[in-house]
Amino acid sequence: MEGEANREEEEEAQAHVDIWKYVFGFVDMAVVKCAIQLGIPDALEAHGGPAKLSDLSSVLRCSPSALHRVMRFLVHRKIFKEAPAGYLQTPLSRLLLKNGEKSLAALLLLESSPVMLAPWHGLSARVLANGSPAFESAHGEDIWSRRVSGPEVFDRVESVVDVGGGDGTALRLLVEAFPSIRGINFDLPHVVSVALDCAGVEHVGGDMFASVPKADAAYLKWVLHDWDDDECIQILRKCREAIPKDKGKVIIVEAVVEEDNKDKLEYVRLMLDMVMMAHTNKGKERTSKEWAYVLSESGFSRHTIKNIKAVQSVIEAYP
Ligand SMILES: C[S@@+](CC[C@H](N)C(=O)[O-])C[C@H]1O[C@@H](n2cnc3c(N)ncnc32)[C@H](O)[C@@H]1O
Repeated sequence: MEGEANREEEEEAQAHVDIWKYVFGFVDMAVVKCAIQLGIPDALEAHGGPAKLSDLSSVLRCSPSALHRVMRFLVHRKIFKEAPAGYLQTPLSRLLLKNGEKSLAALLLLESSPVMLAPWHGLSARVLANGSPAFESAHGEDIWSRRVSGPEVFDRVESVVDVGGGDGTALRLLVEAFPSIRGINFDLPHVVSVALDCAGVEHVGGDMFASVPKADAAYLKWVLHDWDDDECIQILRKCREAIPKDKGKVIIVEAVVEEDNKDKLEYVRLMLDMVMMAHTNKGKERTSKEWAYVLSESGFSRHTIKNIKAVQSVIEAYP
């Protein structure tokens, strides 16, 4: 009995601490955004070793006392480290470099922009029966009108169409790694019209619901989660029509959520699912069962799901 009472007391005390995470949950994102905008990770990288507050504030042209408070917060959150000789980078802050290879700085700046934050205020309205899409309610149009790997996956593939490839960055990296592959970056006309030229990559504008350019493999990263099952099936059928029956495949890079997944990244996948609810009309993250449903309804005979120890898995589907 006494043990039970103690546990309840501890839970009560913990609740009084935890609740603040929700009251000020946005602060982590806002301060990390501030660090990226000021270029703190980049300045530390350029400095090469521990940097004193005075060095950092003069390079970044910041008020030393304000920068000290920002750094105190970010050191506490383990974004940076502090040693007697000065501030240091961590693996986390390297992911915030403006031009780092694996940097998530651009994604963080996008997700923390006023355009992307506004729909979150309409999340509860979206959940109501007949609720209205949060992004459209906030902006009067959907996100697309607005639109501001494992190497073995590409074995024996001579051409790849990146469906919803955006500015073509993924294909550029793929073609640089595998110069024998011909890349077709396929996206809405107004998106490809501003994509940068790149040797080995042809930009094609169009609508993936109408048709997809022909290639050995169709690649879709972070595209299908924007759409509901019927829409996914329409897109996937167009992809199946675009690839050869004998050796073609569709490569999907997306999260696979599972109810009982203890993996540390499951929290990120579930957050992404909430992002889909706020930013798209009917998008969602899918379980392996839901992926199996949309793929078989699209006419694929079989598929595999590869866990690549990342937020996303690689799904390969065969005609
Ligand atoms: C979340 S982005 C993914 C971009 C890229 N694959 C990546 O991983 O960074 C989804 C892309 O789908 C494109 N898209 C939306 N509707 C489309 C359509 N009907 N036809 C072709 N592309 C479309 C958008 O313009 C956007 O570039």
